[in-house]
Amino acid sequence: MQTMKPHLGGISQECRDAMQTKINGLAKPVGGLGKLEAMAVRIAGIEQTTNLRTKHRCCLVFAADHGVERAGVSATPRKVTWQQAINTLAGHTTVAALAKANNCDVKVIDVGVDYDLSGTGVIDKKIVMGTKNMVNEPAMTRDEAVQSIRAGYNVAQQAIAAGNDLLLVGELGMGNTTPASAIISVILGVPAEEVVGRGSIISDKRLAHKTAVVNQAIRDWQPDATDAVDVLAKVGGFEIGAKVGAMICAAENKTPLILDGFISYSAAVLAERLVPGITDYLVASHFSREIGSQKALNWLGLTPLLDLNMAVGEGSGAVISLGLIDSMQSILENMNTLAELDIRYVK
Ligand SMILES: O=C(O)c1ccc[n+]([C@@H]2O[C@H](COP(=O)([O-])O)[C@@H](O)[C@H]2O)c1
Ligand SMILES: Cc1cc2nc[nH]c2cc1C
Repeated sequence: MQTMKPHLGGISQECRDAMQTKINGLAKPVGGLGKLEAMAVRIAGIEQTTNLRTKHRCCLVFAADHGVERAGVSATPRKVTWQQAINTLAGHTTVAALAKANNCDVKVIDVGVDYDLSGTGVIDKKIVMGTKNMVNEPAMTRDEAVQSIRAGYNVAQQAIAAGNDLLLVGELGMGNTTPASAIISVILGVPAEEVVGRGSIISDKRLAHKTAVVNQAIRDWQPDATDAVDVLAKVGGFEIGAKVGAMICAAENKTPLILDGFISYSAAVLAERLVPGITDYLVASHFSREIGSQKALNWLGLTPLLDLNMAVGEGSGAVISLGLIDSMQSILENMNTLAELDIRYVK
């Protein structure tokens, strides 16, 4: 990453139009494939071709711990972050199981896990052993925030250099729906009450406490909504910063990046603030169950392919959407055209 303000070449409107024409010419009712058509058009615009490249794909699972988890905002113990990092590489987590079913490579990257993962196969980009507790102090320094973005950028660059056509982003980070909600609250300028949800399932009492924690951190550290790095540093997380970096690298390389759930939305919101227009290079896979999801997606202008009422994270929803991408690829490669069958519509 040369600069935090990369110049993106832009989406090809010509390829978008050509893809829509190609789809309209297939032997099926015009527009009949609905969101699948919109997805293929989107990827064509990003990749600048009507021969979509989708075969080689890699899910980057960024893992980090959160100081704010110590404030009692999550139902899940912190150790799950490192345990599931290892279990993902062993093939036994949600994302790992789904990746097997969907022919997707998975990498786990430690950008701030509170555990020594050396020798486990997890890629070591550790910044520190987790963020600070935003109840007491900003989550990280500005320098650490930049480091996390650079780490994600560098890992994405390697994945693209290795020949991947599509990048997917997931995360492991117990407590991370708290920083994700805080980021979305600050950048969108909406009250915390509208975007703080139940994460990995918490009681009404804990939800009220979590909302108060987000409100307090925003009040105390005054993140500057016009400065994505400031927001990331004060109320963010390392895996969220790493996702931002991966998004920048993917966009620079005209590689579609498939978002997962709520934590991905928060990273996309930061990326859009940092690099206006970058959302054009992102594909929304599924609609997360977190209550702030609709607001974040509206702000980004994204419509997810799927709504499965999921809230796992890890990249799980992104990987499931590969089945739809493969389905569309098969349609494009195998179907007859209206011209071949000499079919003419009479409206
Ligand atoms: O992807 C989502 O939309 C999503 C929604 C709720 C929870 N999660 C996952 O659950 C963990 C965070 O939940 P919590 O309650 O600890 O903030 C973290 O590891 C996420 O990957 C993920
Ligand atoms: C086991 C477990 C795995 C997870 N992965 C993402 N969040 C999680 C929460 C739990 C509890």
